[in-house]
Amino acid sequence: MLNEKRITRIDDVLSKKQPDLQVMLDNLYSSQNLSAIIRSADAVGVLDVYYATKEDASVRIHKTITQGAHRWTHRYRMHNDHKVSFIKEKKTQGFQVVVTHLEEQAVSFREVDYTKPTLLVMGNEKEGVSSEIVKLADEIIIIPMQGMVQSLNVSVATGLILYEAQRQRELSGRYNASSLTSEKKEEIKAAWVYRDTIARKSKGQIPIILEEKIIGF
Ligand SMILES: C[S@@+](CC[C@H](N)C(=O)[O-])C[C@H]1O[C@@H](n2cnc3c(N)ncnc32)[C@H](O)[C@@H]1O
Repeated sequence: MLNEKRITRIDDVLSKKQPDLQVMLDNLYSSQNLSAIIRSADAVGVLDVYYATKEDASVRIHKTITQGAHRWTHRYRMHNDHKVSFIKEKKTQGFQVVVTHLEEQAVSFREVDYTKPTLLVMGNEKEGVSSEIVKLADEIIIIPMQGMVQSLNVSVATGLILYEAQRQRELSGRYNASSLTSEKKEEIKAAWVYRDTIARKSKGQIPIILEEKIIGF
């Protein structure tokens, strides 16, 4: 069993989770970037991280990069054929789809209202975000760049945007009251306590892939 301090910590973390701030990584191929993004996501209270890879392949997690954050966020690997319907579904659920795309018409990332339910979409090093997803964007954003290089590493860019979202949400008091329903919170807590207990007994040797859910395969 976990001690009371650990359980209180899980309760606190769940109270601050922002289920309506979600991240999707399109065309992902770097396991290091996925791991770094998961760590930043956990830091601002993101619960759900979705990703699709070019070859529909699984991407490994680096525990040395996540420092355990992969255990306190939910990770979903999505088939490429499912991407467009996934985005449309999020829109139907009331999410604004905020897509990073390095184009002239893009607005600065600070101009978006992230207190609204938001799906933030990030791309990869070569292709960025797929054009079929850019077409579905409610907002196209860019982080202003003043140097010789045109773009940031995707995990750095994700961290900057998520911290703008965190700033806005903190100002509007979104971390003061739990956004998860009490049923959902209890459900996640039970799963996390169970998994944490097993992880401690097995000295963290739970296969990381089991912690990932699959969509559309
Ligand atoms: C290296 S960039 C992609 C460059 C790609 N050639 C393009 O034109 O989209 C990788 C990803 O990091 C994010 N990114 C990097 N720099 C960014 C910036 N200045 N503004 C917004 N997103 C950025 C975006 O998600 C982007 O798809």
